[in-house]
Amino acid sequence: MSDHVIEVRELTAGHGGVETVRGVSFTVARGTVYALLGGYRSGKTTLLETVAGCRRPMSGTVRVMGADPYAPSERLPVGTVWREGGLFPGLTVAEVVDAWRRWTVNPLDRDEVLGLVGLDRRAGTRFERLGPAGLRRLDLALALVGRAEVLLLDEPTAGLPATDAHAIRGLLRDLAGAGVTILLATRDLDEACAADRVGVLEEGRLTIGRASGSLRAA
Ligand SMILES: Nc1ncnc2c1ncn2[C@@H]1O[C@H](COP(=O)(O)OP(=O)(O)OP(=O)(O)O)[C@@H](O)[C@H]1O
Repeated sequence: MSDHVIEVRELTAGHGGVETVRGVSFTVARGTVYALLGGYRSGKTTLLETVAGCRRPMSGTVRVMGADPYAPSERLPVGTVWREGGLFPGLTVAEVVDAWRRWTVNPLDRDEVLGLVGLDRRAGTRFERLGPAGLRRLDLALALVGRAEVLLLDEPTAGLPATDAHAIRGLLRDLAGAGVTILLATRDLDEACAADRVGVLEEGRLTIGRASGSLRAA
């Protein structure tokens, strides 16, 4: 397998035959954070959904760990966090993680996953009592339960106060340092600048950060 955990080549994707991502190419190396920076309706979510295997490419190819995510020959160790999560009401943080673990093949230990996201001391807290940053950490915990080696994150710090956003970005850096490959979509320049590489999406086209000459964070 190449060191590029995610490889997107000349990808065109969309909805009901309408192209909203057009001829996009980029790669993401193991243990790095790649930010797709784009404005409102630039195609970020469509692109993430296609990399996640939720959407079939209209043309071009997507490979995640060498496999086609739309028709993988085996389950890929990929965790995703979309903007709207969904959890069972009334459960503690530990119970939410345990519920997820029951539906996951070979899950991480509860304590291990809570430690990874910095929620180890909130295990007994009802998840509704977590603040926005705590909920984001819980989303990430659930994405990691299945031993994810790749994380796909749609606007991971959207709506968070600056200090919480900073903490979540630090957590993403730690996860990348531990070898997790992260592709995130964002409208936030600061978030993009915290990534190792940035691709700028405009009207579905990657205008900066093509596979051969991506930006590096300052
Ligand atoms: N389910 C859908 N059906 C039809 N068109 C869609 C659907 N989802 C998105 N689109 C269209 O695809 C285009 C790109 O939307 P997308 O959600 O991928 O962009 P985005 O950059 O994530 O936007 P935002 O930041 O506003 O969420 C938009 O024109 C949008 O209207």
